[in-house]
Amino acid sequence: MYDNILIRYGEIGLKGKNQKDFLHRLVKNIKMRIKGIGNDETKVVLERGRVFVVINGQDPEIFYKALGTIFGILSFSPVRKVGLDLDEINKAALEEFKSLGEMPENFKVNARRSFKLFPLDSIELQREVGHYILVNTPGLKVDVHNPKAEVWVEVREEAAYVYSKKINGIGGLPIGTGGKAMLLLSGGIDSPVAGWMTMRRGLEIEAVYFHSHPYTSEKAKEKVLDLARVLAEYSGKIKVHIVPFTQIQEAISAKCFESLWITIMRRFMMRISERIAEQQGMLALATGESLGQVASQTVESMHAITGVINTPVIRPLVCMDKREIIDVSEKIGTYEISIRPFIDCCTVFLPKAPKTKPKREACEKAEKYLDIEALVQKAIDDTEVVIVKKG
Ligand SMILES: Nc1ncnc2c1ncn2[C@@H]1O[C@H](COP(=O)(O)OP(=O)(O)OP(=O)(O)O)[C@@H](O)[C@H]1O
Repeated sequence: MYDNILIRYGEIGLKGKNQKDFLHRLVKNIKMRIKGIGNDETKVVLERGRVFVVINGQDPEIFYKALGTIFGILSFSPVRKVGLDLDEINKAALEEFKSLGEMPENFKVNARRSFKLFPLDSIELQREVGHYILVNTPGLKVDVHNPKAEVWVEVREEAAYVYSKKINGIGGLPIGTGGKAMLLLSGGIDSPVAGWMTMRRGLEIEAVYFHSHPYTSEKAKEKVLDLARVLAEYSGKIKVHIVPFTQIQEAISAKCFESLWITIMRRFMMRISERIAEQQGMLALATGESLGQVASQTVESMHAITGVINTPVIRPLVCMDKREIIDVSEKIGTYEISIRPFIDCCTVFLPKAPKTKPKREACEKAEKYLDIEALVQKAIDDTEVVIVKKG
């Protein structure tokens, strides 16, 4: 029977003076994410160096999925909490060992003592607890180098904790500790990964999607909302701004050089995203751009595209290989949705020979034939907002 789930938070431990803020945010996020999972007595408690979810004997596994999707958690373990008494520790360790199921041929005990007034040091504690398990389990051996099973004992000021399982979390920093960014979310493989990586560094995100109805179907929009739903598994919810983009694309294709269509389109995406981000109090944009991947992802193109905004653009994938990006998308659960066939707004107005090294000045010249302000404002006025929540 487990009393608590012990949570290790890794990188937050390296923070200096503002560590407290990071921890309080982590606790807040855990509380929010496990709400409704356990019974009314479930609590989240912050102790020195650790966070505990007090579960009082509930099945710990019901919390695993939520804890495995919270940024800031390095790993977690279901633990038995006992008093600072060797007898109690021994009994809990034996019980924990027996709960492993089929008896392993050998094992090892690891002990850690952060409460220095406990009479045994960690080596002595390992020996004592190991001995107790051995004499109560006929046929069992110790192997400290290559153990088939391990039991951990952690002696802290308030209690001792005994466990045998360590489940990996997703690391990173708690969402909300790094401010907010507006993610440009398309239906492809890259931008959902960029959103996940941005959240992993502690940023809260909203998403903006440029929809080219009737050239792109309702299915394309649904696909983007499904991707946002997967991202919401990590954040609780995501606000998606769906911007009608058709009028802008038609104006560009009617009035600008074909080779600049993509760059000018992207400049509009940046202008509109920045404007919506400002309205939402956000100080950054995030995209799934990766250098060299397609014609519009060269440094010249990035230079021309970001020339119309003053907001920093976070590009978490900028130097990643496609294979690495796909690996992350498989891991986080967006890949299967991203590969669903659909028509992207950029493929509808795809020039035969897009410029790979567009110049800012050429774009500015071409855009003189467009009423930029009216087009941007109309698209923002007609934007639809959808809030997607975790399933
Ligand atoms: N329709 C759209 N709505 C919102 N953002 C978009 C849209 N199309 C492109 N973007 C943004 O521009 C970035 C670059 O898009 P591009 O189509 O050049 O690259 P990509 O490698 O196909 O990206 P992705 O796989 O994310 O679609 C995307 O990662 C995304 O952030």
